[in-house]
Amino acid sequence: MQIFTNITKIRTILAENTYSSIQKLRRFISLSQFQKMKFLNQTEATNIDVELFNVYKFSVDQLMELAGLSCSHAVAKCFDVSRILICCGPGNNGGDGLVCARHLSLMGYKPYIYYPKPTPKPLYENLTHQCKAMNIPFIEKCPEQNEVANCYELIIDALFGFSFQPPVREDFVPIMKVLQETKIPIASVDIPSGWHVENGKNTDCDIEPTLLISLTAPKKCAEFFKGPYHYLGGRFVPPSLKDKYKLDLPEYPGIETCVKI
Ligand SMILES: NC(=O)C1=CN([C@@H]2O[C@H](COP(=O)(O)OP(=O)(O)OC[C@H]3O[C@@H](n4cnc5c(N)ncnc54)[C@H](O)[C@@H]3O)[C@@H](O)[C@H]2O)[C@H](O)CC1
Ligand SMILES: [K+]
Repeated sequence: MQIFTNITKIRTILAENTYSSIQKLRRFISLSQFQKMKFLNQTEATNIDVELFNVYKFSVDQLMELAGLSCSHAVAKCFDVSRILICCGPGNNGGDGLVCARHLSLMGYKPYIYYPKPTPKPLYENLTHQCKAMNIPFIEKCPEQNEVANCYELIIDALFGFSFQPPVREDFVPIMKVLQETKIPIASVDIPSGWHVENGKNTDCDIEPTLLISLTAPKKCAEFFKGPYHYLGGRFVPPSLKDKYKLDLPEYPGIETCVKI
């Protein structure tokens, strides 16, 4: 039945035969895919994460490398920019940001990292060391709004992912304010930082990313994402895990590390 409804809708759009009808059609097709895709709540996202580590025996480093690499590829597909400010938080979302910075640098971009609360654990220390050894600059102070506007063309938001619990704590309020008020585009890793993982925007934190890269599978908050580019990354989900959680994910084309949703 759904398929007939969809065909009728597509016919109606095609009958308009204008440039905007083509845009409408593209949006409709991507929305149809959207409707059957599963959006994870916070518990499901955590359970999948735990299963990847405990049952499938992946290490964090492995998954983070693939997650960060896919983010760098999605950014390269969506933006024609050079100077990129990468804001990294204290958890694994921040780790994805550090990996992403390294790959962007290898791809010829100019990443700058703001990492206000470096986590004293070997995983993060090594990622930081790798970035420093590649001469990627670390910004010490939270940048002012005019500095952001003058110095960068894109912000990568790798502050918080699916373990975020609102409200934003004191230490991160200044950088969250920069993200909220900036006029330059934002690419968010996994979750737009500050958003509730399931309910989306909250009144304190209403950043509006241009690109969202959902990792493993989109979380519930992605249903509220209104930006033009939504990608799926983290091409590491074993088919049996995909089946267990009924993840109706789009197919990654060929050898791509990310796919547009
Ligand atoms: N399986 C996967 O898909 C993988 C995802 N990855 C990425 O990991 C994050 C989730 O990482 P996690 O370490 O669990 O948590 P977060 O990075 O989201 O944040 C935890 C960090 O933030 C602090 N924090 C929490 N709430 C607040 C707050 N209100 N204010 C300030 N600070 C806060 C908390 O104390 C922790 O320090 C996922 O989203 C993906 O991006 C992996 O890279 C690979 C596998
Ligand atoms: K984020």
